[in-house]
Amino acid sequence: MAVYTQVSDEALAAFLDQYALGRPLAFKGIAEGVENSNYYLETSTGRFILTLFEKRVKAEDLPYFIGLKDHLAAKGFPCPRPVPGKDGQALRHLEGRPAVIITFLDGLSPRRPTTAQCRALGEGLARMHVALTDFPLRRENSLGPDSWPRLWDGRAASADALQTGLAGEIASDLDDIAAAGIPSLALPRATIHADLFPDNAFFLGDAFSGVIDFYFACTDALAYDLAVCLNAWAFEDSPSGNSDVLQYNFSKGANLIAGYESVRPLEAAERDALPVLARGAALRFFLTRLVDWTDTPAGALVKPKNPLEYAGRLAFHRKVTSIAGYGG
Ligand SMILES: Nc1ncnc2c1ncn2[C@@H]1O[C@H](COP(=O)(O)OP(=O)(O)OP(=O)(O)O)[C@@H](O)[C@H]1O
Ligand SMILES: N[C@@H](CCO)C(=O)O
Repeated sequence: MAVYTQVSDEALAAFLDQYALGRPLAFKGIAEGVENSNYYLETSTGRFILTLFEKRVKAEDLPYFIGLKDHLAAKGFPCPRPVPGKDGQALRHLEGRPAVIITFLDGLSPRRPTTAQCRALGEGLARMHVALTDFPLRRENSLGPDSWPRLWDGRAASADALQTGLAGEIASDLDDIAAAGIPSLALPRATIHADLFPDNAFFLGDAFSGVIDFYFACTDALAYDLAVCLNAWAFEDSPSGNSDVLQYNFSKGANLIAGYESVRPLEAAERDALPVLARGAALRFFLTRLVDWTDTPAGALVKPKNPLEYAGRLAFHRKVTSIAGYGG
């Protein structure tokens, strides 16, 4: 569970004294999530989330993440809003960690997204991109194509241990993707979420109600964000994560792309690049999962996610030659 840092009653009381949020009524650790410690906080003035940032989030990036949420919220895009203390500052420290209080967002994360939710997610993603086109801050994608060979270095044996012959396939993916030169493609680049999985999107029924968890957000190709979403929303895993039975749901993918294009039509270069971007996005999540899979000690609090789910997606992407293969 994702409560790495415990908050004592005294520390919480002293922390809340710095805000004008009224009396605390409830304070509970949240089990979901793997990166940071999150608590549900209810006070006499409303409901909030208290996040303590753990080791993978760099302190120098926090003003970027806070500014991004402020920018989106000011444009009316549904996302949590950072709550300032009495001194006007949203970013503070608690129990030795950087910490922030954000507003609570209503809605549920879909466990198995419907086709209608995929369409609504596509529209929401494009609305978010449009709202962020004039966001002035920049952040490099620390998990972009340049990082993938480094993540792979020394992991071939772990890949083959998961599935015989997988290491050779991943090495070919890396070569093909390097040859395509994603960073040099002439694609519109601005601020992207970069991790918009179903657990980071909220819905009320089939209506999109907002986005959380912007801690991988960065400046990169807008179409790469769509490629991440195709991977995360349009494939259907078997309960065991067995890549042999992974399916691309064409109808979900087609609706996701159509929803996106109903708000922001893709340029020709983005349509052409979608297969390599989707393959690259699958490789990124395969690699970070492989690193976590091999480096997480047995008995750790957090259960690492299965890299084979993304090996299955890579097998699909290798055969796709145009956006039509995704229903676009
Ligand atoms: N603003 C919010 N409103 C409502 N619930 C929230 C909010 N922020 C976070 N949560 C809840 O807390 C959980 C964990 O949050 P989050 O996904 O940000 O954690 P994380 O450890 O940083 O992320 P991850 O492991 O997904 O990278 C979410 O699944 C959600 O249930
Ligand atoms: N969304 C990532 C995990 C952390 O953001 C994954 O499923 O691998």
